[in-house]
Amino acid sequence: LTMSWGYASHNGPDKWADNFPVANGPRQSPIDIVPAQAVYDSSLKPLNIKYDPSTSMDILNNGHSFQVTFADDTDSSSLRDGPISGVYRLKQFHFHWGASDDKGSEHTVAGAKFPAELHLVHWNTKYPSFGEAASKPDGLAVVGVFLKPGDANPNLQKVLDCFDSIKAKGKQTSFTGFDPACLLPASLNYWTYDGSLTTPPLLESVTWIVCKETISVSPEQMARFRSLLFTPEGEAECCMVDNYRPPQPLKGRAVRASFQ
Ligand SMILES: NS(=O)(=O)c1ccc(C(=O)NCc2cccc(O)c2)cc1
Ligand SMILES: [Zn+2]
Repeated sequence: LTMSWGYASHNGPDKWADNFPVANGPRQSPIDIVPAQAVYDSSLKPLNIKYDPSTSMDILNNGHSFQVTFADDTDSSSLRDGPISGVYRLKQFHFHWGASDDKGSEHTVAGAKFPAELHLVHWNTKYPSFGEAASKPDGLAVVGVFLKPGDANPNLQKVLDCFDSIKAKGKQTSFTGFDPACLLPASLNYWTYDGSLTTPPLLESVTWIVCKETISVSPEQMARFRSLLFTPEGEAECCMVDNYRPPQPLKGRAVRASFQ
């Protein structure tokens, strides 16, 4: 059986290059974003995000994170403008988080870590499918949002409320009528750079769009994230925490800012 990648010492980020040599490639993600070194680019457009709640379908524990999956057979939930050209359709969103509030995000900001990070994953409709787009340098666009400890987030709570049905790896339940735009911060100022998937297969196909503004999460809500399991029913329970890849070398890439 080929090794299944994970986040433990025996199969975690330091071991991924064994089976996925692109792990040491020129445009890997995440990175440490250093605001003072980001270049303001006045040609960057505002993000144009239009999501249709009727496209949300289900929520799944895939053993690495949990994800909410969207119907992507039409453009009704899509991303335009910003640093990208054309139309990118929303496929899914998921999170990465830590065992404690001092870690959990994938991107960092001048070395600062957040307790969690949201990823909204979109694929370029110039390609026939997500799978096709995922192998192209302009195939994917992921919007990242940092979660900052504070007041409970009522929009996030709708997602956390169904965790009892997806506690173990492989569990899935329907999740309809959810508008992920409610998880976005008020300001859509962003940093952008060319990167990769942050989990195997680590494909270098992602235009990263990381929001400067955070959304809030309460300590009780963070505890709910940490109640999920990496393991399937019937196996010794292993809490789903620290499912983040640390920052990777910038290797000369420019990070642009949509704001001054
Ligand atoms: N953390 S991330 O947003 O960079 C991320 C987003 C999506 C995926 C993903 O979809 N992985 C499965 C996959 C990858 C390539 C082709 C496929 O058909 C499926 C992985 C990481
Ligand atoms: Zn992610």
